[in-house]
Amino acid sequence: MALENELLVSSAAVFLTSSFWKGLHQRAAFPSQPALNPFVQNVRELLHETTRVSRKLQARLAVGSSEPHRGSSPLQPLNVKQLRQKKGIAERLAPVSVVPLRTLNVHLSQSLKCQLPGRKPAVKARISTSRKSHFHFMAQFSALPIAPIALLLFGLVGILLLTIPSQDVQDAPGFMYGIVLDAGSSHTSLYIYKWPADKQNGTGVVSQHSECSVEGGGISSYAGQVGAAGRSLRACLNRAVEEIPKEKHPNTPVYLGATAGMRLLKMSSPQQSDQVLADVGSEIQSFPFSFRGAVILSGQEEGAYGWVTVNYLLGNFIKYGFVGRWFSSGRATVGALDFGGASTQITFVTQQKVEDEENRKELRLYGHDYSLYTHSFLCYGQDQLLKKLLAQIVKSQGYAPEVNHPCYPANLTRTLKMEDIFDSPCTVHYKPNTYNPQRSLTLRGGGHYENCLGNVSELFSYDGCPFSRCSFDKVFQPKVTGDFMAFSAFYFIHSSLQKVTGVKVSTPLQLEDATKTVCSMNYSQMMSVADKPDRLKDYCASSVFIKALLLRGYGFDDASFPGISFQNTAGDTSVGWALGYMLMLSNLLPAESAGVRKSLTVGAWGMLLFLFIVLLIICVFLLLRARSKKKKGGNENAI
Ligand SMILES: O=c1ccn([C@@H]2O[C@H](COP(=O)(O)OP(=O)(O)O)[C@@H](O)[C@H]2O)c(=O)[nH]1
Repeated sequence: MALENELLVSSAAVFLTSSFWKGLHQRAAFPSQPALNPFVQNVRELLHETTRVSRKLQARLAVGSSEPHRGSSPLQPLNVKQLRQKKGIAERLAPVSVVPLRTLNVHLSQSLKCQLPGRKPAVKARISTSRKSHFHFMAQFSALPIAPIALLLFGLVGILLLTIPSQDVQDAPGFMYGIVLDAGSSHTSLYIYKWPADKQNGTGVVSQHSECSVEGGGISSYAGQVGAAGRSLRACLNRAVEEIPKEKHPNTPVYLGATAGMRLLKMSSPQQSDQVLADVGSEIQSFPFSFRGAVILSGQEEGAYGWVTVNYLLGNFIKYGFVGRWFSSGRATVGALDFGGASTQITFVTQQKVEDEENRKELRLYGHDYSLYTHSFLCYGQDQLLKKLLAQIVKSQGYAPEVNHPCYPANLTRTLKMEDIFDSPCTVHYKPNTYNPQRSLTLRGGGHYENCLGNVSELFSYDGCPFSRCSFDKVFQPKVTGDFMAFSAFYFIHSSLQKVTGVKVSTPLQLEDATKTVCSMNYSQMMSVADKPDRLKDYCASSVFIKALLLRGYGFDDASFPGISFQNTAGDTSVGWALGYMLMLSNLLPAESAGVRKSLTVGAWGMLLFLFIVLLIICVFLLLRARSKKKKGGNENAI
């Protein structure tokens, strides 16, 4: 034991001398330094002491010692490395080699304490006069097994976190599905949407899986034919059954929303409207999905849901942050312009006061409030506008049996019945007091832009605005702001116009030029370039409609018109109210900011718990070992 202590002192001294003496000596060796810092002085003396003892020991070891060493083998000359390898010494020196100099000194002083009992008090006394408290603290600190304690704490915190009560999240792989039947005035479309089952709250996550166009007209066209409207949907619903995995059927919501066609039917015949809704409802309920109702949307809802769709698809509500959470995107929203068959909607965020309550819609999405202006003009959808235009022209020509239609291409002749024009609630103001609905009417195309524009302008009233500003027909509208997306018939008309005329339409002037061009084309000229022959006759009128509506009606100008994007889809998803409707009704768009909740599978959770327990056991073992060593060291020192 004595030899071991000697070796320890020797090794520590050699180590200290080689590693640290230089550094300390640099401070102590300046002869000009008048009075050495007492701490440096003490350590210097301590080092001198240990170096002296070390040299003595080294000398003894080098020549061999008469003192027997445990196994009685004579001592051989040893270098520092060999000394460190000696049992016990390596362990004692290991912490010395990694701890800071001051801590090392404490180790050294402890070593000296046992080796040089006669000198120790003097050394210790000198140390204690200078940095007693510091040394005392450092000695205690260096004696703590920091690593095992840190690991122990880490393990405990880990186990604590893993055992905190948490909500178990069902592992639901694959997709969830939702169905919306967009029952428009002219036709019905069935949309299947899908989204990853575990990501319900994210923007851009819901996408269109497929679309099925229902054969025949809109559901309102089946008024009075019991069961017919429901039957018309059957083929598309059957397709949905095939496309959606069977196990998902019971959890797949189906919504049917009817728009302006049914609004008009409800106005003219509430009973027939209810009958049609009941028919489609019972048909959908015969399918294995979760039926959520068949309703008529208000114009305000149609406008707002269209706006939600547009901005959802453009990712304008929130964006996914790198830390795995959704954040407010901070982007401006885009207005929505919907030109349907029986109504047209304009919706945009405005900072201006919405003077008519009817036009105000407040939405709270992801913790952000949106103040919307929205208006739906019933009877200003493309099909109803065309009827109104015919009624206006027929009326203006005294309901004569032969009528010149300035918006039809020259050379075109068309025959129809009076009821085809005057059967709609939208043309009731143009109807003659007494008329024969079956009477035939012959229309001859004039291809005259100015006359066409004149008749179309008659359909919009700009008189008697009761607000600070109006669009038309006494409807309040703030100034349009920001960019817009124009879809449905806006898109169809804009793309046909560009195709037929070859004019790129992105300014008001280009729109006017293209409209003039299309209105001056005859039928055979149009046929050579158009892809939808049945719609050719209305190209001029429809182009004049969108010009009148966008420029004069809504007030788009040279600055704001280029901000309109005419599109029918965004990505692979159709733009319309349907997606926004499903998002809002299925709570896929939360009102409050949605952080993504991460969940652990049971397997991963168990594995983590196991690892933390193992860590804990290792820590306890290390602590116990360190403690027993300390005890052992204390006993040895006492020898
Ligand atoms: O290739 C097409 C398909 C449709 N439409 C027209 O787009 C409008 C869409 O009307 P929908 O019935 O969908 O709208 P709603 O009346 O429900 O607002 C109707 O005027 C259609 O005639 C069109 O111009 N080109």
